[in-house]
Amino acid sequence: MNAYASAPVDPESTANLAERGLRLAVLDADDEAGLKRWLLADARGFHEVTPTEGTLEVQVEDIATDRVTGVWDASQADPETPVATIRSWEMGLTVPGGTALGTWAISSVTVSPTHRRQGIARAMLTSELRTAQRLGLPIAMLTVSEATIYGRYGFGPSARQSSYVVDTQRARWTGPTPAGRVQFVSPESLLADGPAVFERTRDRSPGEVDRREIWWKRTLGLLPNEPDAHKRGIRAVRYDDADGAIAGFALYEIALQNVSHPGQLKLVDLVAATDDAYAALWRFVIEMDMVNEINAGLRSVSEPVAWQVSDHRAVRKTSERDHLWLRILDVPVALGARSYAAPGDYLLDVTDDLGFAQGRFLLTVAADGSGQAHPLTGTAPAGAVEVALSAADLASLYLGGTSAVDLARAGRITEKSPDAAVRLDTALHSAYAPHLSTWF
Ligand SMILES: CC(=O)SCCNC(=O)CCNC(=O)[C@H](O)C(C)(C)COP(=O)(O)OP(=O)(O)OC[C@H]1O[C@@H](n2cnc3c(N)ncnc32)[C@H](O)[C@@H]1OP(=O)(O)O
Repeated sequence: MNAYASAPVDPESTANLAERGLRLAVLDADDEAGLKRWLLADARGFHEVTPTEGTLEVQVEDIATDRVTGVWDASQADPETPVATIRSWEMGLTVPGGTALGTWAISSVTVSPTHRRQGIARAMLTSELRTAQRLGLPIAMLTVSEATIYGRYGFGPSARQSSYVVDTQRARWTGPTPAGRVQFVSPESLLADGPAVFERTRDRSPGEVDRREIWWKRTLGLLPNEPDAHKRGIRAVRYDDADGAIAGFALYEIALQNVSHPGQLKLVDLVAATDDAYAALWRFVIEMDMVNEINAGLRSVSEPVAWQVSDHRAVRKTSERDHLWLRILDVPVALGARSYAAPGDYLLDVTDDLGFAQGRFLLTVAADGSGQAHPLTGTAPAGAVEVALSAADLASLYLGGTSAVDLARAGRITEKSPDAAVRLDTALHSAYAPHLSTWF
């Protein structure tokens, strides 16, 4: 049994669900039949097509190292299939300053349509938060289907995602001319080379999380029983810098209209460890013949490419929305893990309906940008910046991409010292916009 799965099942939610004849349990990694039924329930919960046996086998292998939890109703015609699913594991989250902080990732939250709105999701989510706390993890995180579900559990939107359309007819390249070269490579080669390049981008990407092996295989079209790279028309290129070292890669698919040009290029992924690689790869796709439009999703809210073309309007942000939601469970550890942009004392009076982050915390930021936080029982030091806020809003501010001034103006943060929100923004600001390039 893996380390997460062997952590005890939360007694509070177990008792709560048992009162209604429901059983909360964690599946054993060796229970292949149980995991397959769990996966079928998960797919049904998300209204996905029923996975084939081959797909189930791949998925069982993927989730076997996770904590796979379900809720069973023995009174059902099919008592072996769970009526609710949830899955969790520890994953590195990059925080401002570049540390990859061990964080509790939660996914696959489904409740069968036959059992919805009876508090099952609440029981599962609160059990996950307590489990994460017991495992000593300071933050829980998820990517969400709807923005209405998780605020009540103290999660706040912390990194946003944007989609862009680039009009390549107007976007003449005016950015730097990189000294290295772009070349085609096989998707298989990126399975070997891509992860190390991605890791090199992490210190400039607060909000990024580890990419799982199955993510690479699926994105590269290398999973059995799913459309492969050739059927999907995936093209993979990599950028080698002037010294011949790989510094970035891009994946794209081109759809020609009426089997003729102009076509659309869907940018599936573009990962650049250096500004040089970023320029080279964007230039490569922008200058593609027979393409008049690039569609790029899951990108940062702030993309330098808009400053690398002759017509600023040729790079159009078509959407921006919440993507990564965080839930702070241990305020001192979470605040101590990231770096800050302004020294000083910051008193955060946090309210938390579920109790995890409740309290008054003093964050002291040193001249080098490192921070230390601890619960404060006495009075705040003279000159401290003081605010009162909810645990969810603290989570939204945590990665430095949400404006404390906006939250204060929205009536969500109470300023208890002069210009508190402006001063808090200055300290929390991240020079690199928080960004998560994947779903999990
Ligand atoms: C990280 C992820 O996996 S994101 C994916 C979330 N899952 C999905 O979208 C799949 C389809 N939906 C579902 O399976 C279910 O409807 C769930 C999981 C979203 C909710 O499950 P339920 O057991 O019905 O939720 P539960 O009864 O515990 O409700 C808890 C609260 O959330 C609210 N709520 C539940 N679903 C929604 C929703 N879709 N939108 C808004 N509020 C919701 C309830 O009204 C309730 O509010 P309250 O605390 O103020 O009373």
